[in-house]
Parts: sequence; C-alpha cells; structure tokens
Amino acid sequence: MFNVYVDGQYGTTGLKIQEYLSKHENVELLTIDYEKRRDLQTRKKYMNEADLVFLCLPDQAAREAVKLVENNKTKIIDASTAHRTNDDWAYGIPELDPQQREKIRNSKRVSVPGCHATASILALAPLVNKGIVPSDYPVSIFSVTGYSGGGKDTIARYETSNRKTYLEIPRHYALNLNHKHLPEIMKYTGLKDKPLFTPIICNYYKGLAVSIPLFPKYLTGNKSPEDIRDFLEDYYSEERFVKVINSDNERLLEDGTFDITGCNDTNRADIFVFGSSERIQLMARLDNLGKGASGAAIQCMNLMLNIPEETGLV
Ligand SMILES: NC(=O)C1=CN([C@@H]2O[C@H](COP(=O)(O)OP(=O)(O)OC[C@H]3O[C@@H](n4cnc5c(N)ncnc54)[C@H](OP(=O)(O)O)[C@@H]3O)[C@@H](O)[C@H]2O)C=CC1
Ligand SMILES: CC(=O)N[C@@H](CCC(=O)OP(=O)(O)O)C(=O)O
Repeated sequence: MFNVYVDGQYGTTGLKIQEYLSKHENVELLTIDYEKRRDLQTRKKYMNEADLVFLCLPDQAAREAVKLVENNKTKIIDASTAHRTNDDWAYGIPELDPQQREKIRNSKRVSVPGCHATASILALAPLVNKGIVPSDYPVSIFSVTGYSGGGKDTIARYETSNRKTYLEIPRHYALNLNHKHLPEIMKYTGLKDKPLFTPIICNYYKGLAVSIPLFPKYLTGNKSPEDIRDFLEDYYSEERFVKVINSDNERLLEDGTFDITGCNDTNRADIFVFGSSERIQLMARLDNLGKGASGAAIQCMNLMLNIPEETGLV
C-alpha cells in the first residue's frame, strides 16, 4: 500500500484525482481538513510522509510546493503548467514515443500535460517525428472545450443561477495567440514554429476536441487521409488509451455530426482523420478531466509506483 497526498485536493483536478484514488486498491489517501488546505506546516508534513504527491495548484503555488518536499523518497506529479518544459521533469504522456513510458517509470518528478496540448501532441507528434508533417509546417489548431478546464472559479461562473448571458454561447479566448500550452506543444511535437492555436470555451461541463487542418500537397509524400490514418493506427496499435477511430459508424453521430463528449468518463484519447486527397482534418478528442488531466495523472502514478498502468482507469 502506498501513501498518497493530493495538494489542492479541494480544487477541480484535485477532487477528480481523489475520486480515482478512492477506488484504487493500491493506495491510501492522506486527507487534509478543508480549513487546513492552505496551511504550510500541515501540507509539508503530509508531503514528506507520502510516497507520492499530486500537485493540483496554480503554477506559482506548485513551484513553491516542490520546495516543501525535503526527502529523497517522495515522488511528485504536478498537474500545473510550471514544469512541463523543464528537462528535469518527465512529461506525462506515456504514449509519446517508445522511450517515454520508461522515462516516467524511472522519474521522481513528472509533469502532467495540458488538456489541449495532450490532444494536439498525440495527433501531431508521430507525424512530425516521421517527417510526414514537415517540422516547419504552418500548423493551425482549433480546440473546442467544456468549461471545467478553467478550474473552480470558471465552473462557479458558469453554474451560478444569475450567470452572465454571454456564458451561454461559445467564446474564443487566448486571442493574444500566446496560449500557455504552446511551449509544450512545440517541444513535444518538434514543430519549429508556434502553431496558430485557437481555443473556444463552451457551455457544457467537459469534453475537448482539437481540429488540425493539413493540406496533402504540402506534406512530405503527398499523403492521403487513409495513409495518415493507417500510419497513426499502426503507431498506437499497442496502446490501450489512444485509439485511431476508423469506421464511419464509430466516427460520427447518427446525424453526421461529431461528438466532442465521446471520451468523457474515460482515460481515452480518440484520433480521427477526415478528408480527401486535397484537404485533411486531423482531430483528437478526450475528456479534459480524464486523459487531459486527472486520468493522465493516475496513469503516471501507476507507472511511477510500478502498479499495472491501467489500474483504476477505463
Ligand atoms: N481543470 C482542468 O481541466 C485542468 C487543470 N490543470 C491544472 O491543474 C492545476 C489545478 O487546476 P484546477 O484544479 O482546475 O484549479 P482549481 O482552481 O479548481 O483548484 C485549485 C486548488 O488549489 C488551491 N490552492 C491555490 N493556491 C494554493 C496555495 N498557495 N496553497 C495551497 N492550495 C492552494 C485552491 O484552494 P482554494 O480552495 O483555497 O481556492 C484550490 O483548491 C492548475 O495548475 C491547472 O492549470 C491541468 C489540466 C487540466
Ligand atoms: C477552458 C480552459 O480555460 N482551459 C484551460 C486549460 C486547461 C488545462 O489543460 O489545464 P492547464 O491549465 O493545466 O494547462 C486553458 O485553456 O487555459
């Protein structure tokens, strides 16, 4: 049995991680009283008692929390953006390449990827790595997400009875074109130029999908959608949590539209390749609180504690 502590356990990702841990047979959860959740000494005590700590905090608080661990035993998984491009931390996508799972397994410090970043990297990284999408390709990523990705303050704004009318409609954000997930997307796909990334937050709780247009005549070898789909299917063929969806019956709803919530309540990411010999739409969907955050954190924990990777996950 491993002792596990969640710092920020009353926040959105923290509560979701706790939900997973409460059903996990290999771990004992160290709980902190709600009133003590920001008390430095109590947090420090739990962190140093634990075999593994999840940080579910804002970036600056996560950086400070790392310093509270004063022993060599406690492993840390950080859900924030603070350490995602730091080479001393392993990046928490086991499916990234053939080495990544081992890196996570052997690391005491693992950073959980951003939700938009996970979907974008799973779709693009193998293609850039193989040279099919040139590393200087002008990539554009369009992402539609539920509001839980914004954390408890955003959730409260959406769920109050007298909410602003504009929250009822989809809203583009990060229009400074400098969203915080861009550095990790560049680092782990190998893209040389910053993608044009447009996220849109909508009036539903969870579920996210990225759409990435690709024009075959600018890809290496003028690839068709079938070529790209076959390549990705082969690349992820051994993976339990990444699926390339091939059949049209599974791809679309009965009226021909796409279901952004199709991976909700799972730790799965689904990849889709639509299009023709002229235009391709590469898409990936996930639960932003599942494979996009807390599910990915549990998957990494299992690896770091040498527990079967899929334990507690569907
Ligand atoms: N929501 C999502 O889909 C995802 C979130 N993340 C990342 O996970 C982290 C947590 O996000 P999320 O759960 O959504 O955020 P929330 O705002 O829902 O929760 C954050 C929690 O951290 C606590 N907290 C804040 N500052 C401190 C501090 N100095 N000391 C101790 N506790 C503190 C808050 O306490 P209090 O109750 O007092 O406010 C709150 O409980 C963020 O870095 C976020 O970027 C990553 C992937 C996806
Ligand atoms: C809807 C919404 O606001 N989503 C968040 C991302 C959620 C996520 O992946 O978490 P990190 O903050 O840890 O990167 C955003 O785009 O900033």
